[in-house]
Amino acid sequence: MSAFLSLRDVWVEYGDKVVLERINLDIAEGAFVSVIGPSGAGKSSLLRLVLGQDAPTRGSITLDGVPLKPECDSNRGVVFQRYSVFPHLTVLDNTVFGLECERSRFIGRLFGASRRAAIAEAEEMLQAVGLGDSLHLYPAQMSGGMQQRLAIAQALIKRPRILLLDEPFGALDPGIRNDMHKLITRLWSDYSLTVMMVTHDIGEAFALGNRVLTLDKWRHDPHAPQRYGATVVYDLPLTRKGAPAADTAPAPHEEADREESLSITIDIIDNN
Ligand SMILES: Nc1ncnc2c1ncn2[C@@H]1O[C@H](COP(=O)(O)OP(=O)(O)OP(=O)(O)O)[C@@H](O)[C@H]1O
Repeated sequence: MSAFLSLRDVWVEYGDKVVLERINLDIAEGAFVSVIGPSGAGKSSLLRLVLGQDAPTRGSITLDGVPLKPECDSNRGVVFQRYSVFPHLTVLDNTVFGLECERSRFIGRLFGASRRAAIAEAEEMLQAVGLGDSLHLYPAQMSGGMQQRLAIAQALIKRPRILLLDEPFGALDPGIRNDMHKLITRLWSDYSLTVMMVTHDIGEAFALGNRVLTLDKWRHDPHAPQRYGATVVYDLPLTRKGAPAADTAPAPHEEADREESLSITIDIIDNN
């Protein structure tokens, strides 16, 4: 069976600077993949490739066996660390707007029965993210956690198959982060999503993901630091009670036992 999302010998280069090299990944549908690694390793660059915001310099990316177009589409939704909501629109209008743009590409507005259907869908989604009582608030009237719930609703309203999260909870207080972890875990299951999440928080990576990828450089040239890029140095499938193991591509260090891999991963993060 071919992988849902597949990256083959993918490289990202800016001029003579190699950011990512030799990325080979097969991601199963329904996986929750956490991506960790030192600052500047190229985690967001990897996410941008899957989003279609950037194209690889070399290599290929396929979704369901079909080459991924280097443009954003409704297969992929994204939530960034900074709130990406429109300040002049209410919670409900922020969410309906995504559907209007998708369903009425030229004027960006829906009318009559189509608009009523879009509003009903948005209300259901806002209920699902815990904003059912806040439909008429503006973003400035909401906490950071509420704004991030809204950003998640905006991403999910278009029913993406892949949800991309770039440090989505990095700006939130620990208590709120906990609530958001529960929310995203529930949505992952309820909406049968495939999730890729970049995080600096190793605890979050292991708590939420059923597969954890570490990006880092294998090789360094002290005289030309730009010469080598980062790649997947560890690829750890995780199992949880009641959850199936993630379906992973062969890890570069399959022979290393899981505990050793884990402690090395933690060292990489600690050293940066
Ligand atoms: N448009 C660009 N032009 C040149 N270099 C770029 C560009 N975009 C990213 N880079 C470089 O690519 C490298 C990887 O950046 P990226 O943001 O993907 O890393 P990251 O692992 O997500 O970092 P952080 O954890 O700090 O957010 C960085 O050195 C960055 O300066």
